[in-house]
Amino acid sequence: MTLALGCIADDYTGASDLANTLARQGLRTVQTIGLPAAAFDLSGVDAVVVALKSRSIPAAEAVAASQAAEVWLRQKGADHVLFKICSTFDSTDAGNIGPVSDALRDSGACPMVVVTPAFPGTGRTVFQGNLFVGVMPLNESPLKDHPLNPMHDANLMRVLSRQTATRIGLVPLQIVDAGPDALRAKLAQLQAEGFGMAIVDAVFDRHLLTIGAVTLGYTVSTGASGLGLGLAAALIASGRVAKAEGAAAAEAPVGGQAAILAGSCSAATLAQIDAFAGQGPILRLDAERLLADAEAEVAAALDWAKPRLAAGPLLIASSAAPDQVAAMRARPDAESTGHRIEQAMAAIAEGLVQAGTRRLIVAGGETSGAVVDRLSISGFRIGAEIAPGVPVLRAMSGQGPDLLMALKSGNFGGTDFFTDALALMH
Ligand SMILES: Nc1ncnc2c1ncn2[C@@H]1O[C@H](COP(=O)(O)OP(=O)(O)O)[C@@H](O)[C@H]1O
Ligand SMILES: O=C(O)[C@@H](O)C(=O)COP(=O)(O)O
Repeated sequence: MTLALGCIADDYTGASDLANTLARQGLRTVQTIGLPAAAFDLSGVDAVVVALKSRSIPAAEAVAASQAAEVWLRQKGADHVLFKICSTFDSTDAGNIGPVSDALRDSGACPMVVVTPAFPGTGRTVFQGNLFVGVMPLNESPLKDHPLNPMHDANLMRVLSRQTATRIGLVPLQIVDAGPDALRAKLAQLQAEGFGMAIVDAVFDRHLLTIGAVTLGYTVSTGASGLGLGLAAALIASGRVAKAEGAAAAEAPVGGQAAILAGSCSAATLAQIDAFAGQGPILRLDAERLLADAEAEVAAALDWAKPRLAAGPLLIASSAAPDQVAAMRARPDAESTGHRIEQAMAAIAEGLVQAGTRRLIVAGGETSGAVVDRLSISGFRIGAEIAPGVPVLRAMSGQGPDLLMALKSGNFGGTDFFTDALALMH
C-alpha cells in the first residue's frame, strides 16, 4: 500500500488533531507514536501521522527525529510530507519550526515551503502574516502566558525569521482569495526573488482548499490542521484517494473506569476544570510540593483516586493560573519544572491504568506526550470527534489493555469538554 500523505507532528495532541481532520475529510488515517516499525501494517491506510514530542526539545534533536520520520514516510510512498505545527505557532527563537522546515526542505528538494498555522475551525486565522487567536493577535492571547513557549509576537514572518536564515516571504490574503492560479504564480515569484518559505494568509476554510490544492504540487509543507484539511481535500479532488465514508473507526465499547488528567495551564483548560467541579471529584495538585517530592505526591494522588474510581470519573490537575505559572518560570530550575511535572502526571496515569482505568482524558500537549510514552502506546486509531481538533482515540498498545483516550490540546474544546468527551468514550 502506498501512502498518499505523510505527516510529522511536533506533539501528540497536535498529531491527533491532524489525524482527526484528515479522517473527517475521508482519508483513512493512523496516528503512530514515534517512528513506526519498518513492518508497520499500512493496509487500507491513506495517511500516517507520526507523532513526535519535538516541539520543546533542542533544535538539532527535533531535526534528527523529523528527518528519520520523513525517511520512513517517503519509503512508504508519501510524495508530500506535512510538518504539523501548532495552530498558535508554539516555538522559541531557536526553533523548532524553522530548523525542521529547513531540513525537510533540503531533503525533499523543495524550492518553496508553504507555512500556515491557520485553522479557522478553532479560530486561528492569518492575515498579512499576523496570527490571530479568535479576535486577539497571538501576543495578546492566553498564549502569552504559556509555561513552555510564551508567544510574544503575532508577526509570523518575524517569528520564523528568528529561527532560520531562509528568507521568509508573504502571500497576502487577496492572492489566496483569487484562487490557485494566483497563489501558484505568487509562490513562483517569491521563489525567483530568493525566498525559500512563505507565510500564507488564510481566514476561511475555502482559503485552505486553495492552499492545499497548490501545496500538493510541492514535496513539503508546514502548517496546522487547516493545511491538513486542504491537502486531504486536494488528494480526494485529484482522484488520488477515494474518499472513505466514516473513515473514523467505530469499534466495540471498552467500558472500565474513567479519569481526567490536566497539565495544561491554558485559559480554556482552567475553565474546563472549573466546569467539571459539579460533575465529579477533583484533586488539585500543588506544583511546588510535586517538584519537592514527586514520588510522595504521586502516591498521595493515587491513594486519593483509587477508592473513588468505581463511583465515576474523577479529575486530577496540576494546572495553575498565569500568576502561579509566572512564579514557576522565575525559579532557578525553571528549565526543568515543566518536564518534571509532566513525568509526575505520567506516573499518575500509569497508576490509574494499573488500577483499572480504561478511559483516560489528558489535557495538554506535552502532558499527553509524557502520559502516552509512559503507557507504551505504539499508535492510535481515530474515533468520533469530541470537539474541533480532538477525537476519541483507541490505543494500539500491543500487549496492554484496550484503552480509549482523548488527548486535548490545552486551548481546544468548549467549557464542558470533559463531560462531552466522556459521553463519547464508551
Ligand atoms: N502548576 C504548574 N506550573 C507551571 N507549569 C506547569 C504547571 N502544571 C503543569 N505545568 C507544565 O506546563 C506545561 C503545559 O504544557 P502542555 O501540557 O503542552 O499544555 P498546553 O497544551 O496548554 O500547551 C507542561 O510542561 C506542564 O508540565
Ligand atoms: O494546532 C493546534 O493548535 C494543536 O493541534 C496543537 O498542536 C496544540 O498543542 P498543545 O496546546 O501543546 O496541545
